[in-house]
This record gives sequence, C-alpha cells and structure tokens, in this order.
Amino acid sequence: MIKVTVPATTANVGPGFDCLGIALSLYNEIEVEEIEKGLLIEVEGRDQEKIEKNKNNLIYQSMLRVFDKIGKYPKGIKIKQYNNIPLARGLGSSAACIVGGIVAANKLMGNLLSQEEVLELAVEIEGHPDNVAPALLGGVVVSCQDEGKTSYVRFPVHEALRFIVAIPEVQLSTKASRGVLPEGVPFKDAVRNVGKSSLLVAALMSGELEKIPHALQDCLHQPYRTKLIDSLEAIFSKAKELDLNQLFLSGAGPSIIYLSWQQGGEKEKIFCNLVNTMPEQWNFKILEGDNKGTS
Ligand SMILES: Nc1ncnc2c1ncn2[C@@H]1O[C@H](COP(=O)(O)OP(=O)(O)OP(=O)(O)O)[C@@H](O)[C@H]1O
Ligand SMILES: N[C@@H](CCO)C(=O)O
Repeated sequence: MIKVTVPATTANVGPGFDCLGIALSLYNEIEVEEIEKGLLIEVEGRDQEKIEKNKNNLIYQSMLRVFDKIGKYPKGIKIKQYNNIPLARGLGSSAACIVGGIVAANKLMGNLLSQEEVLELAVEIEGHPDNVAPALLGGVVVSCQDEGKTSYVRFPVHEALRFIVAIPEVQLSTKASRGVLPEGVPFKDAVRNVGKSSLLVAALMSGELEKIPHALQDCLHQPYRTKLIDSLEAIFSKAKELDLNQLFLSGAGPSIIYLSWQQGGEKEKIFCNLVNTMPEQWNFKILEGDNKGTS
C-alpha cells in the first residue's frame, strides 16, 4: 500500500497572479493499493460528501494520466482519501488531489517518472502551476509556463511566518472565480503588479519581512473577485482603515489570509475580530509554511 501526504497551498499571494504559491501546514492523505480488479474509493474528512467516488474522481483521473503516460496499468485500484483541505475555498484542494494522485500512481508503478515529469503533468491537468508546484515541492515557488514548459524557483518559507487563514462556509470554484477576471487591465495596473510581485518575492527570499506590507497589493484579480462574496469587499476596506495591510485573497478565494510574523499577535486578534463581525460563518486556522511538499 502506498501512502502520500500532500500540503494545502495558497496561490497568487496578492500580486503574484498565476505565478506565486506557498505550501501550508494543512494536509490531505491518500492511500492507494493495487487490487484484483475494478475501482474502490473511500473518502473521509472535510467535504467528503461532495467528492465523486467513481471513475470521475480527480485523484483517480490523475492516476490514469500516469498509467497512460508510462503504458502500464494495475489490475484494479483502491483509493482511500483523508481530507483536511476544504474544497473550493482557495487552499489548493484540487491541486492536492492532482499532485497526490500523480505521485501515488508513480510510486505504485515503480517511480518511472522524474520529478520534472510529475510537475509538468500536474500543471497540464490543473492548467496553472502556482498551486501544484508548491504542493509537490513545498516552500515558496515562483513559476511560469512557456510553450508547455514550467520554469520555477523554489525556496523555503521563512520560519517566522504565520498564516492566519479565515475560511468561510460558502464555496467559490476557481472556474467561477476566473470567470470574472477582465480581458485586459490598464497599463498602470500591470506595471504596479510587476513591481509589487517582484518586491514580494525578494522580501520572502531575503527575509526582509518588513517590506511585505508594501508588496501585497494587487490590481489584477482581487478587486474583481472580492465582489463575488458579500463580506470580502467590506473586510478588505475595513482592514485598510485598521492598518491590517498584510492581507490577501488565498488563491481564487474565498478564503483570506492575514500574513503575520510579529510576536504578540495583537493585529492577528484585530483581524479575527474584524472577520467575525461579518454575517457569514467563518472558521480560522493558524498555519505555518510547509517546506516538505508531497511525501
Ligand atoms: N479532496 C478532493 N477529492 C476529490 N476531488 C476533489 C477534491 N478537491 C477537489 N476535487 C475536485 O476538483 C474539483 C475542483 O475542486 P475545487 O473547486 O476545490 O478546486 P479549486 O477551486 O480549483 O481549488 P481550491 O480548492 O484551491 O479552491 C471539484 O469539483 C472536485 O471534483
Ligand atoms: N492563480 C489561480 C489560483 C487558483 O487557486 C487563480 O487565481 O485562479
């Protein structure tokens, strides 16, 4: 029996749209084993009632892509999922399935695919690298795709960083969230995002954490997406008044993350109290960065 553990991920991290992601200390576990015939899928944990337990299951579909690529197939497959990552909340649930399924299938069939081939297959299935790359590699990953090839740089998450994750009950699929993005943006917005995402990556890499608040603003996707969930616009504007400017939308949302590293956590409390004044039900998780990736 093969067991694989995959971290949640937060993509974009504000201005790094489709090119920046960080692995987090929240994990899904996947167990797979070859059986005599057929397909058995068991799911436990978060949102298990929403997950297909048939050939349409995303983990199974990802495993099939490996079998097709290497031209070898097991007689039958049993998959057991233990989910902690919520679905459609911007924490990389689908990316965790895709990477977990590919790594598990590769291990089951004798590790014939290299890590680069695993990554390229995961990017092909997900459609963008910024969740699957940190899910596979751990840490902070800056990635971009050119003619079907993914180039990336990975470095560890600073040990002082804490991710205060506010997760609403309401779901927002990435497909729907990408659907509200504009065809084009004003040149000044594009230039601002280039500067902010460059500064953010440099600050995360150098450990100059005090630069992060000046780097987390985004013009490319957050202004359009915060309109999708009633309280998001209110939270972001109130946060600005309260000088809580270490706040970003996690991936395509709707979860939001307050990035913290100062001791004492006074501002973390102010953030949580602000979110709790909103009408929806919000849950909170305090996470660290994950530097292991999928194992
Ligand atoms: N843990 C899971 N197990 C099986 N299938 C999953 C799981 N998570 C996601 N999926 C599949 O992927 C599809 C898209 O999932 P989801 O909407 O969570 O992903 P996403 O919106 O791309 O990512 P995020 O979770 O970061 O918001 C779901 O409809 C479901 O079919
Ligand atoms: N970069 C992707 C991340 C999805 O988790 C998006 O924002 O649509």
